[in-house]
Amino acid sequence: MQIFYEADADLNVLRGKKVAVIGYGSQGHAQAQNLRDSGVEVIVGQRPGSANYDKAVEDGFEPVSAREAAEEGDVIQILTPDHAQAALYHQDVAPCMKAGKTLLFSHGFNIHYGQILPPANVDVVMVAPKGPGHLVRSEYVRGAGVPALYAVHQDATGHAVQTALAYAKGIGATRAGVLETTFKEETETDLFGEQSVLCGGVSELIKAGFDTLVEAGYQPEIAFFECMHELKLIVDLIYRGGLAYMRYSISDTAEYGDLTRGKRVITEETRKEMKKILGEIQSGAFARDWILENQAGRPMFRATRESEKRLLLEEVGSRLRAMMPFLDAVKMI
Ligand SMILES: NC(=O)C1=CN([C@@H]2O[C@H](COP(=O)(O)OP(=O)(O)OC[C@H]3O[C@@H](n4cnc5c(N)ncnc54)[C@H](OP(=O)(O)O)[C@@H]3O)[C@@H](O)[C@H]2O)C=CC1
Ligand SMILES: CC[C@](O)(C(C)=O)C(=O)O
Repeated sequence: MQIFYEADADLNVLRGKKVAVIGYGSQGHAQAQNLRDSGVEVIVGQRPGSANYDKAVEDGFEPVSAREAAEEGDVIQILTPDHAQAALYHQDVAPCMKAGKTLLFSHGFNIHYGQILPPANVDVVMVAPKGPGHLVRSEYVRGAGVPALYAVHQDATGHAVQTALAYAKGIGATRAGVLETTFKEETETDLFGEQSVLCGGVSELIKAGFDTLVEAGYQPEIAFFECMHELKLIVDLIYRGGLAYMRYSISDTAEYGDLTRGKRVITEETRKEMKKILGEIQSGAFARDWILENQAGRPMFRATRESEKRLLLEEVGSRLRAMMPFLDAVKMI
């Protein structure tokens, strides 16, 4: 597997071209600013009347409509949420798709599941940072980067790979390393990771641990520190040196508990369920579920999102975090 770094990508590929970044949310604000700081000409497409519009203005952009950005952009990066991309593409981007332009994504969902079908005379590529947008920006600012994957779905110009790598360099990803993938592989693995491990799996693991301790009569604050707060510190060790470094740093007692009890938490049943979840992603069943949920106005998504905000775990967590002023305060706009 080849890993592409700074020397493998040439920002000159984007010289004289305009990159339209449509959507100024988590990835949009990060990618647009990193590209601009890398010397790339950027135009931001962001609808007015929202905090993201105000932020784009605060950051020194003059946001225009998605249609205007798509008209002006030689490279058009769609960074609105996945469920909203197809409608936005059909209404504002498709009419501006001229031969030789590049259509870019940071996740393959809409191409892989056939919600967007670009014309054959444009390049269709993906540069997908393997990290949240706010880190894509903060890592870039501190001189580092978040690794990324790139993929080519269509190469009409013969230069699609060079464009993708130049874009990856512009957002700082080649500082950390860029790997080649396909739209299919990125989409399926990304959905699987966020559902089974990174977001779904971890959230449920934290809640199950917290509830077990609280239901047994322990103080919620102690349960919070044990099952949520310390998780970050443990993951930091894993991030830096793998499971081995985490096990090197923890006590032998903790390591023995890890090696002998962990498999009772993540059982064969859990592994079977993970395979089922992967199957639903591969068959398109999850994509259909998510698309229909959006078409219905997101009833389940909204209700569950609200009930999760009211969890005791979250209430205790926000109180305890407020007592640690050295933690960076987060602003959720
Ligand atoms: N979040 C992440 O860290 C990662 C995201 N990705 C991918 O990046 C892409 C963008 O995701 P993310 O940054 O999370 O998105 P966000 O939800 O953070 O971005 C929302 C942006 O899109 C705009 N928007 C929302 N709905 C519409 C609409 N119907 N029409 C026009 N504009 C709209 C919002 O404007 P307004 O403020 O007006 O609502 C806002 O600017 C997705 O493909 C995602 O899978 C990939 C890797 C990581
Ligand atoms: C883990 C969630 C993610 O896949 C990501 C930050 O990479 C996302 O789509 O937000």
